[in-house]
Amino acid sequence: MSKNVRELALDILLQIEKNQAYSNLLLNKMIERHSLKAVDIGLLTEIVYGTTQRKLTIDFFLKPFLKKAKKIDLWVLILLRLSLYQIVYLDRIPDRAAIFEAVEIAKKRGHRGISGMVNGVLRSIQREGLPNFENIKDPLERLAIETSFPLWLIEKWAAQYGIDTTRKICESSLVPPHVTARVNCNKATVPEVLSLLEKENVKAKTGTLSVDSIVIEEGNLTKTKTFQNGYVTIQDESSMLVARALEPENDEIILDCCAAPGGKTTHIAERLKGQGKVIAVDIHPHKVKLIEEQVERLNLTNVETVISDSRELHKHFRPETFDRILVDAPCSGFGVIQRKPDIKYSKKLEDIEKLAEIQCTILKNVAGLLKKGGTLVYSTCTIDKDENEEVVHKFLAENRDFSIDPTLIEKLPNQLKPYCNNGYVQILPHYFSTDGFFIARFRKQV
Ligand SMILES: C[S@@+](CC[C@H](N)C(=O)[O-])C[C@H]1O[C@@H](n2cnc3c(N)ncnc32)[C@H](O)[C@@H]1O
Repeated sequence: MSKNVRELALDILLQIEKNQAYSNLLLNKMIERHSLKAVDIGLLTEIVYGTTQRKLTIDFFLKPFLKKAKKIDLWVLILLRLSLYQIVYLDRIPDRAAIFEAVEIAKKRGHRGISGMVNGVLRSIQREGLPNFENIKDPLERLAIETSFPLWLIEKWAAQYGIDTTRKICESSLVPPHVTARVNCNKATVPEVLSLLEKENVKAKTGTLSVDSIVIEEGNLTKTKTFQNGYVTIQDESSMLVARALEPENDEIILDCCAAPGGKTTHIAERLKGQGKVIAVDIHPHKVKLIEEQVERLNLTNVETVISDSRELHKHFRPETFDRILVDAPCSGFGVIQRKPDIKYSKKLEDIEKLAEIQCTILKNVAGLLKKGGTLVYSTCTIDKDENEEVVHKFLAENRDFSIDPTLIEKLPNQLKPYCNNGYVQILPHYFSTDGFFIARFRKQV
């Protein structure tokens, strides 16, 4: 029996809740399997992302109306969440349509009692209105509920950035993200790519932060010949700044330690204009394949892939082999919550501690592979200081032959100057509506 958009949304949200996969991967799989129409893809994406983004807020709204209900099944709770999401946040869907669909799904999946309960809860909310955030007295707790972030994370960021900035970080993650892409400037200019895309019915404009970036306004980029023929690569604007910070030149040999799926590897290789070599390492074989696919699509000849734990690379390469090294480390990903909302619920404090340890070990173990006078760049797509500034301080304290490189500021766009702190920069997602990113540049003593 074929399923409608809301039933598919329920299936996906159920799998996310059971920690079976990330929302973006599940969504893509489901869209392909059910060959949905564009309008249904839009609605499915909106319901899955929106319900996930607002989960804790919606649970706060539901709580008083579920007091009388006995223990409810997880699928029923999720059905209520996604229906309430439509009622509260999607203006174009009439409340009665959202309630009708919810009741129909409840009938189909459960029994009369359940559909009656779903109907009763949603209609009571409609009648009585939503609970008020003002009733939550503690400001951090209120912020956590209003923006749907776990309290421990709000408390951690409030201690690191203050409550006002924390609010901006959290609120910016609730806005739907846009797709951005990097133009392969060896093949065409940004205006040329914009006009190629226009001919393929994709509307795009130039980006605001990175000179070689475009922002997609309408259409599916990956289906175009322009994409398939290697003129563009999907990448966030802040992520594009990392290759600039590394500044690869001429025939240099570059090590990219945590390279999959290859966004920065391919950017570095493009900037080398076919010269030199990028050794792209990743620990997961299936992810190394993703780098190879991108290298092939972009027709790059100066990339070599290696499957390895980067903490072990000092056993495989001679000391002082590389001119430049990039450590784009595994991290909590709190800078990309806008794209991967489930991260904010699945990552725990212990994960941050473990990740910081891995980040420090990778940096320490690859440091010896850099030539004297060489450049090391450390980057993450997170905003937590324990994985960023703290890792930088620890690395510098333990590696006296390295210093932070204040020239980083010259490599980056002018808009970033206020945020550059003597060799490193923390981009928060609300500054430029990009992913949150951290970039530090080090120089090894001659
Ligand atoms: C932030 S992602 C890298 C993104 C990539 N640089 C890009 O621009 O497309 C981190 C990567 O590190 C890899 N990784 C995790 N632990 C690793 C380790 N110990 N050694 C090498 N790679 C590792 C993960 O598989 C993941 O692909």
